[in-house]
Amino acid sequence: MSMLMAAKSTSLFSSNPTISAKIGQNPRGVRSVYPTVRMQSRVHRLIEEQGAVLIPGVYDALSAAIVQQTGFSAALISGYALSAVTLGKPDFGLITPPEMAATARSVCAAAPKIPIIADADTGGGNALNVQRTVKDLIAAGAAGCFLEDQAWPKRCGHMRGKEVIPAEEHAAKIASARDAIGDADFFLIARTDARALSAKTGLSDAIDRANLYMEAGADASFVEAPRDDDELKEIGRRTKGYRLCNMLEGGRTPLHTPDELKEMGFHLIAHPLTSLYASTRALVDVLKILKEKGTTKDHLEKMITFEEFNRLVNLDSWYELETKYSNLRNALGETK
Ligand SMILES: C[C@](O)(C(=O)O)[C@H](CC(=O)O)C(=O)O
Ligand SMILES: [Mg+2]
Repeated sequence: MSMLMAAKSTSLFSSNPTISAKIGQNPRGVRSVYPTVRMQSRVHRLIEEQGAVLIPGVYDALSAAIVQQTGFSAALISGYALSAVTLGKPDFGLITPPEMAATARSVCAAAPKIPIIADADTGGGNALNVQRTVKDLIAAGAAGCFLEDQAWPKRCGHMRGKEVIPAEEHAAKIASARDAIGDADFFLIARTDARALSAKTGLSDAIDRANLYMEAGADASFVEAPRDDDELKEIGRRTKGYRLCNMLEGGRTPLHTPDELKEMGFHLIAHPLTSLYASTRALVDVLKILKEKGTTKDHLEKMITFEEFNRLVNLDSWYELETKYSNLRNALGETK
C-alpha cells in the first residue's frame, strides 16, 4: 500500500443544508466517524497517472484474465453480468453480497496485476450490512466497490421502475462503508440512481446526492443513466471530486471515448457489459451454426483455437511446474 497520503478538503455535509443539519444531529457527529486524511489507493494512483481510466466489466476468472492480458489497467465485476452468468437471470436484486465476494476472490486471483472494483449493489441492507459487505470484498482482494442508493430489491440502472432510499440514509451507508474500509487500499464509489425518478428534477436531485455522498466519505461519485451530453457535462461541472461514467451499450447514456468523457469531467469510464454482451453474441452465433449444421468444421474462425486458448490460460507454466516437481521427486529418489 502506498504511504502517500491524500488530504481531503472537507466541508462535510455542507452542500445540502437540510440533509447536513439532519445528519449533523448525530450526537457523536458524523464528522468524527471517518478519517479526513486518507491513504491513497491503487485506483487513486491510476486516475492520477491516466486522467481517465477505462474499466471493462468482468464476471469470472477467465474474463478477468483476458482483460488483464489485453492490457487494461483495471476491471470491474458487474452485478448485471454476474447475475447473468451465475443465475441466467436479469439484474433484478437476485445476486447476494457473499456471491459477489466469492466471485471477487476468483477474479482477483486470476488478474492479480490490476485493481478490481466490485459492484456491491445496495450493500446488502442497511449501514451495518454494508460493513460486512465491504470487509468481505477487501478480504477477497478487491480494490474498490460501487455502493448505490436504490431501494431493495434493486435493478439495473437502465431498467424502468427504479426507486431510491432517502439521501441521508444512503449517506450514512457511505459513512459506514468508509469506516469499514479504515486504512485498506480500497476505493469507494457512491452511485445514485435518482436521475430516473423525475424528468424535471431528477438530474439536480442526483447531483445533490452525489455531492452529499462525497461529503459522507466516498472517493468518487457515479450518477447513473444521464440521458444526453448536456446532462453529462452538467454532472461534470456540478459534482465534486472524482466521477465515474457508465457506458452501457444499448443503455440511456450516449457512448463516448475516454478522451471525450475526460473533457466532460469524468475520471473512471466503466464498460460493465461489453464482455458479457460480446461473449453472449459469440455463443449465440456459434451454437446456432452447430445446431443447424451439426458441425463447426467450416466455421472454426468463430472460435479461439486450441493453441490460443492454452496460451491464454498459460498451459506452458503448468507443464514447467510438472517437470520441476517430477525432477525433484526423481532427484530425491536417487539420493535414497
Ligand atoms: C454497472 C451495473 O451496475 C452492473 O451491474 O454492471 C449495471 C450495468 C448497466 O446497466 O450499465 C447498472 O448500470 O445497473
Ligand atoms: Mg450493478
